[in-house]
Amino acid sequence: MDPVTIFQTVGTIVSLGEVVIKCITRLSALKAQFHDAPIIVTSMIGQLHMVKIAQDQLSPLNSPNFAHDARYRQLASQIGNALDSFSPILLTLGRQLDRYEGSSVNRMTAKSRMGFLHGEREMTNLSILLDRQVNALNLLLSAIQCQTWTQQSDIITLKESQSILRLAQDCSSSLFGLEDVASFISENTAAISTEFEFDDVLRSTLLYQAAERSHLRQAIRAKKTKDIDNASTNSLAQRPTTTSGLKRAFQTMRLSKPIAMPDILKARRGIRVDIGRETIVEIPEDSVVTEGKPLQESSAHSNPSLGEDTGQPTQPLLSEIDPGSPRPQSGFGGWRKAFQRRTSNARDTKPHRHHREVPKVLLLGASGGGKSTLINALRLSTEAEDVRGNRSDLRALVWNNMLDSVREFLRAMEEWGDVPIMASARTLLLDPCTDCDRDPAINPEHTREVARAILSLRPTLNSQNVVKWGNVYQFHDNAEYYIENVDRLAEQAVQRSVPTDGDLLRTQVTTTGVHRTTLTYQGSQFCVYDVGGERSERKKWVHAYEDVSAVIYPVDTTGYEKSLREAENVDRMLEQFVILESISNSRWFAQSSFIIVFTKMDLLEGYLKDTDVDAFLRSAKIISDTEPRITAVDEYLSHLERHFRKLVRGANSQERFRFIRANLVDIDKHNPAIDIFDMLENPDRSTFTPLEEGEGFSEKEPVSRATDDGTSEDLSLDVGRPPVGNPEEARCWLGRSLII
Ligand SMILES: Nc1nc2c(ncn2[C@@H]2O[C@H](COP(=O)(O)OP(=O)(O)OP(=O)(O)O)[C@@H](O)[C@H]2O)c(=O)[nH]1
Ligand SMILES: [Mg+2]
Repeated sequence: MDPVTIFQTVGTIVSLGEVVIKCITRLSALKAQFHDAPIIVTSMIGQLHMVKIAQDQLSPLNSPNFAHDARYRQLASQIGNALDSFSPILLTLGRQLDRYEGSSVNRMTAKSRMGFLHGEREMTNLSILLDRQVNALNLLLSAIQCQTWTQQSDIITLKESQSILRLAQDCSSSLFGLEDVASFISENTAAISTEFEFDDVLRSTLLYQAAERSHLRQAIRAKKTKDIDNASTNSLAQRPTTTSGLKRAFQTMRLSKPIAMPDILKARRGIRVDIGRETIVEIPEDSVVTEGKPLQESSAHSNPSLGEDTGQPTQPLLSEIDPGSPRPQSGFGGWRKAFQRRTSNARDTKPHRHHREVPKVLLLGASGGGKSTLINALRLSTEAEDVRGNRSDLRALVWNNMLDSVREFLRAMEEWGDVPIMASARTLLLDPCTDCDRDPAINPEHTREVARAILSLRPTLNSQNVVKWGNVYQFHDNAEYYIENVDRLAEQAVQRSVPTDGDLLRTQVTTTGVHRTTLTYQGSQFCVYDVGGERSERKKWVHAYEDVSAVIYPVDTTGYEKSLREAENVDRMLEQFVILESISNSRWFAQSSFIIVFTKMDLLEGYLKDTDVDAFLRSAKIISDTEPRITAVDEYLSHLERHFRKLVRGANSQERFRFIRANLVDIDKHNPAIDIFDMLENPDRSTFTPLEEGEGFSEKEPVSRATDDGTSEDLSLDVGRPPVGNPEEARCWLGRSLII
């Protein structure tokens, strides 16, 4: 989660102070009124008191200055997501209490009031959800109160803390629409579907029901307009002469009649079919609503931050099912078939949207694959000087990335390598000065001292084969580069000068949410969406699935023998296989072309030497026992490509897949942008020649191609110019604040 969003999250939590106090007062009154009030009421009052204390302690942090604090930013990425559901849970509790006490039409029936108070499901569920959020809040507070960065990180990485965050995040899972298998890959959906009932609570709220009614009204209005248009254009041509024609005319007549709201609502509610976390409403046989306009499920199922306000694609719409086709069967299979029929019919008849509009390009993949780096490389390659942003604002980010990577090494060495670290260096590096981390130019002497400490440790760092601990520690891919350049980085930070393209492209910022960037290459525009690749982020992907022209799938070629950031026991490369298999065979992308980008080519050769790729390939059954030992880059990559191709099913699918090798961080030397834009511009060209080993590693040469009039056109991209621009642009530069 980016700093701005965590700032909003903390702001929301603090701003709910009154709601919390009101809830405490009302629950206490209930408890006093009914002596046999269940224990759950008492425990909820206790939880709310804890929330109040947390709010009081968080309120000083509700200041925009903190959004730029590096420690705060780290907390944001670790905890922010878990607190997403805090506000809807509290507001739901408040609304239910309103209804309990209400004197108007919204008042609960006597039976519901008894049910609400006496430990029925609703109270229990709210209490469970609140409990999870309170735990996450407490964790946030403990982390904020830590004296040092290391202590903060230790607290967060504890197993118990991780499970607290996971549970709190699961609360939000039910708020987000989940439809595609890719979103399910990694979630423990079984646990969610049995323990989690929040959708029902949400659906029973007034707000949701009002939104539902409003959608219905819109649907009916749109339906009427459509029927009137159809009637006027088709009245003569479609005059019924046969029995089936008469029947059709009769149906049209029924459909054009105004439909009474209660009936519609009844039909709308229909039968519920539970699919994991998603509840789909199946429309009954005799309902006439199926021909209506979209009845969006968005309020309950879609991510509020990605919802209708933004005009972005949301979940598939239930009611567009072809009226002529058999009705959906009960259960997911029936609905899915009907939906597939609808989409395939639509595809057959409609021209593909990307031929008419700006092509939509979606970056998908596991975390750390290089999605954001790729976008930034493309942006640097295409953007004009004046929109590049003032990158000097990002020098603290570069400095902190460098410090983080050294700290992770030191921690690993102390715990695993049994390597003594000089006490002075230890104090400087592992007990950091937060202010200096935030702005290294505040105290130039301290910054230079830190750089000297790192330099003094360099021989020790170099002598350790730390790569082999990559499945336990999350080493920065570019730590070596940073340590090699520590002197320059320190001076750069102290002088407040501009980081280079290479420094910026090597930074690591975990993406959360979905980010849209528009790129222009030689007059053609592309709308590129970047997503967070961590498991908890994948549920949001579905919001960007519609009308995708091309999927770019960066693959970290050094991903084997590395664990996922969010799951220590999962191999990153295996995860990359699973995700590609899922998305490449998804109906959403049946028409999209795929560009698989093998990233980190600059690191691969060294990585192959330090690790046993052959053992990995055999254990993953990518090569058989009888095949010769693999150690070379080319052999490894061709096996990798073959394996990725095997994961794609379906006739003619292979033609849609292109592979490219890229080093995304040295764009002055080997810029992948030309090839990628070329592939995007020519999605149907099946004869693309991917970069061969060595080809992408030559010095940058002017690239040209012959034009129709016999002259030659210079295609070399403009890279490496010094940046100018405003600070706002600078914050957006890494594409993390454009949450849609
Ligand atoms: N040396 C080198 N580093 C790379 C390359 N591609 C990506 N990286 C680094 O890999 C790290 C992770 O890259 P990101 O682009 O943040 O990965 P992501 O896929 O966006 O990850 P999430 O946002 O967590 O989904 C960054 O530190 C990048 O600098 C590459 O080709 N070479
Ligand atoms: Mg990213």
